[in-house]
Amino acid sequence: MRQGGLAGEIVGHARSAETRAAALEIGICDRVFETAAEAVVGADLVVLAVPVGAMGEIAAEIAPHLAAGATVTDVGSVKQAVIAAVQPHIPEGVHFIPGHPLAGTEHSGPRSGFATLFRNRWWLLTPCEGADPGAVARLRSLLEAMGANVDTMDAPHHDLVLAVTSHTPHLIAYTMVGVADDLRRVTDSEVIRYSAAGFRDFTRIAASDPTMWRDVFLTNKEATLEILGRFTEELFALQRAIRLGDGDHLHEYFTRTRAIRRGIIEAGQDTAAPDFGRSSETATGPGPKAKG
Ligand SMILES: NC(=O)c1ccc[n+]([C@@H]2O[C@H](COP(=O)([O-])OP(=O)(O)OC[C@H]3O[C@@H](n4cnc5c(N)ncnc54)[C@H](O)[C@@H]3O)[C@@H](O)[C@H]2O)c1
Ligand SMILES: O=C(O)C(=O)C[C@]1(C(=O)O)C=C[C@@H](O)C=C1
Repeated sequence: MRQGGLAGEIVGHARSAETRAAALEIGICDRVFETAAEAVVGADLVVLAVPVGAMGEIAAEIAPHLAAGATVTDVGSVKQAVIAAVQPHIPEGVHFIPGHPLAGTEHSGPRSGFATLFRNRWWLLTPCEGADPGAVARLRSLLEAMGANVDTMDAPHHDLVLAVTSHTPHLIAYTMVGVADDLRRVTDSEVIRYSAAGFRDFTRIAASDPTMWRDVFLTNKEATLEILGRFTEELFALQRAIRLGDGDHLHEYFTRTRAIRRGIIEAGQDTAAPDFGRSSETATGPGPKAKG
């Protein structure tokens, strides 16, 4: 937003003085406040960027201070739980449009952000029934001006899709790295030092913020358990094939998964942005002047 000159003024809040100072020092905020309540005064757009489990608390704190006509959005990785926690606090005349950028790294804090983070990445919006189309279009324009591809879908669908594409894979990475670490202790071998590229990618993912991911699994419980159940069944089938020496089963399975990857590349979709096969409305209207 800063680089594109998309906001008149960007105002921030963080709990620690160190984080607030960093935001000012690197120039992503014009002003910072000790409380979220002070930070939202007079803002056209408020962006909630805390762990999913903290969204309700922040919404309750800022609610009495929101300007009439303001838009509140969030960047939480889970949508149904955020809506349930935030929506009840949103005053009449303020627009709440939940969102989720499918972009990030294993790093946290203001110094981990970079201007191209959202370029050519999906940013999913899950507007609630009755959401103001003008407010949705304004937010969409802003996100597109930041380089994101915007799509809309309902929150339950979002949570199921993300359980497949992001949440369960993170849990698998956490588990695999944990297993390797246990093994290292047991055998005193060099599992980590000699790890191959695939495993190194797992260790990057497994270095992600523990609070953020604790909240993701606690709040997207049903979808994650559903996908984990299916995953476990497939894993048992492969485990059985290995035990029985059933090479045909293994070969067929790996052929199928390779075709999926090749199909993605041929369709030109080898970006971090999965195509959910959903159409979306056209962007209209000017982007809002943002604070938040
Ligand atoms: N990191 C990613 O890859 C990524 C990608 C997309 C969406 N998200 C979502 O974005 C949100 C923020 O994640 P991030 O990666 O920017 O994390 P971050 O750690 O960089 O920022 C989160 C901030 O929230 C603060 N915070 C934590 N608990 C709080 C509380 N109870 N009250 C007030 N402030 C609190 C932290 O101190 C920190 O300053 C999360 O909901 C996450 O699910 C993250
Ligand atoms: O590359 C990474 O570090 C990420 O995992 C980013 C990633 C994901 O793609 O799963 C993680 C969580 C989010 O909600 C969105 C993006």
